[in-house]
Amino acid sequence: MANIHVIDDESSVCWAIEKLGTKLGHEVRVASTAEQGLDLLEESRPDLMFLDVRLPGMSGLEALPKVKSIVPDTPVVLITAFGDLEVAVEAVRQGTFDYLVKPFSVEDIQTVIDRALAQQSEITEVRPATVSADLVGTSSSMQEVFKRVALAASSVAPILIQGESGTGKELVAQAIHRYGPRHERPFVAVNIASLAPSLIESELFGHVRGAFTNAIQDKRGFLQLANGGTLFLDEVAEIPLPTQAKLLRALEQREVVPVGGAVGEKTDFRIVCASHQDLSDCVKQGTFRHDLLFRLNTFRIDLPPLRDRREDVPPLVHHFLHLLEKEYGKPLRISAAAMDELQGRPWYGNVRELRNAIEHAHILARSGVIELEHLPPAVSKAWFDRGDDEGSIEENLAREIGSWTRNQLSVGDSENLWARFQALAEKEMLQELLQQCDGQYLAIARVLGIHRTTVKKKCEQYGLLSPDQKDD
Ligand SMILES: Nc1ncnc2c1ncn2[C@@H]1O[C@H](COP(=O)(O)OP(=O)(O)OP(=O)(O)O)[C@@H](O)[C@H]1O
Repeated sequence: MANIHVIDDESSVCWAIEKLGTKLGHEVRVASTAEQGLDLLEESRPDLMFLDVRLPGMSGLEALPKVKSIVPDTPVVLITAFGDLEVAVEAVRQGTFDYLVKPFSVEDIQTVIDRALAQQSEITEVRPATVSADLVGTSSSMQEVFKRVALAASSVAPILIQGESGTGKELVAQAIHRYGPRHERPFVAVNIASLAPSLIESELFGHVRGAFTNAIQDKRGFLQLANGGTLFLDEVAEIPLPTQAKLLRALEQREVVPVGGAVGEKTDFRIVCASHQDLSDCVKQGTFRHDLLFRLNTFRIDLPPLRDRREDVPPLVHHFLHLLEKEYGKPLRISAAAMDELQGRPWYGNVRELRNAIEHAHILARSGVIELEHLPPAVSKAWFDRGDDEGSIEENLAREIGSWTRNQLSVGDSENLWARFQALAEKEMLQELLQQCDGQYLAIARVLGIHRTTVKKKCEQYGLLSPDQKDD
């Protein structure tokens, strides 16, 4: 259950958010002025705040810095009317989480609540030790992984899990914790890549009041929260070098010194780290400390990519079908052709991509049987290789064309493939140009470098003639 504050002078807005928030199991408090909203912060610290920009008295934007100084970690969603948008964009730049433009729907409110609370839990999740760790796999390489998980669980040594994204590194970390002696203590999972680089040190080690602007009170870090239990650091290669030195010291001395503090606190946690990068390469490139790698790599578990253990695909598919059956209470099957297709795919996104594919197919398979045509197109390698780089518009377009082609072939629809592709692309382009060129065939012909008559013919062919066509 989360604590939500709504500051808006429009009672219908407060009512809508309060009603939905309460229905979702959250506690919602409302205030009609910024002044009252600030008073409310003295009474309770919200996990999420909705703040109207236009308020009688102090405006939402004036209140924002005050709110941030009291509850720096609370996501704030600004509520704006049309025309306030630029103000809102500026405010979002200043660190608000999101904004809602009036009028908005109940779905809009729910999406924002879900996103804001999910992001918070992603960063600060302290999960119960009873977390599920259903690792599925019958291949010999996964049997080897299970053996190593069992060995790791029985010790307290640091464990390093390496494998491509989506191979199940976090699931392995959960299993090590669940089967280990500390299973009744916290399992604290932190994805370093999801933290703002400037905050990594204080998130890990905590900070004392006054350590930096906005540090208005002492805050415990993940290393302290994991005391007695397991600390799982995912994407450990993302830790900046100075913080790596501090982490090494904490591991060696079993003592955590918060940012801005002088006195260390004794902590005792088991550390499990994961990375999709080869940490030895990171050491060679100078981005990871060799002494820290040496410390973390006491025992290593390598997770093989799914394409190297295709025999695991059917048991994984049945596992995910079973989970969906349990969730929806309806039997779910898969045709042999669809299973063959799944087993043949390269799965560059590994088990995560397979799971998504099954969930996608489940939505389409109304009869309860997943067939070939219900499967989404396979995701190309280039998509995973691009990392955080969004790629140029041309690269993205090329990837989409590749995906579309593969999809057509996988559902056995290769007839007139070229003509169908051409029609798709031409129609889309002409539609856009008709708008940009104000419906003038001649102007479109100049842009495209083709004859005006061809443009006209094509527009007719695709039914793109508009009644107010000026040209003809
Ligand atoms: N062997 C497995 N059995 C059952 N489910 C699995 C298995 N491996 C992965 N999964 C599922 O695949 C998804 C991705 O797994 P997980 O988050 O553990 O991968 P990861 O390697 O940590 O990925 P990333 O590096 O991107 O964080 C999850 O939904 C997980 O439950």
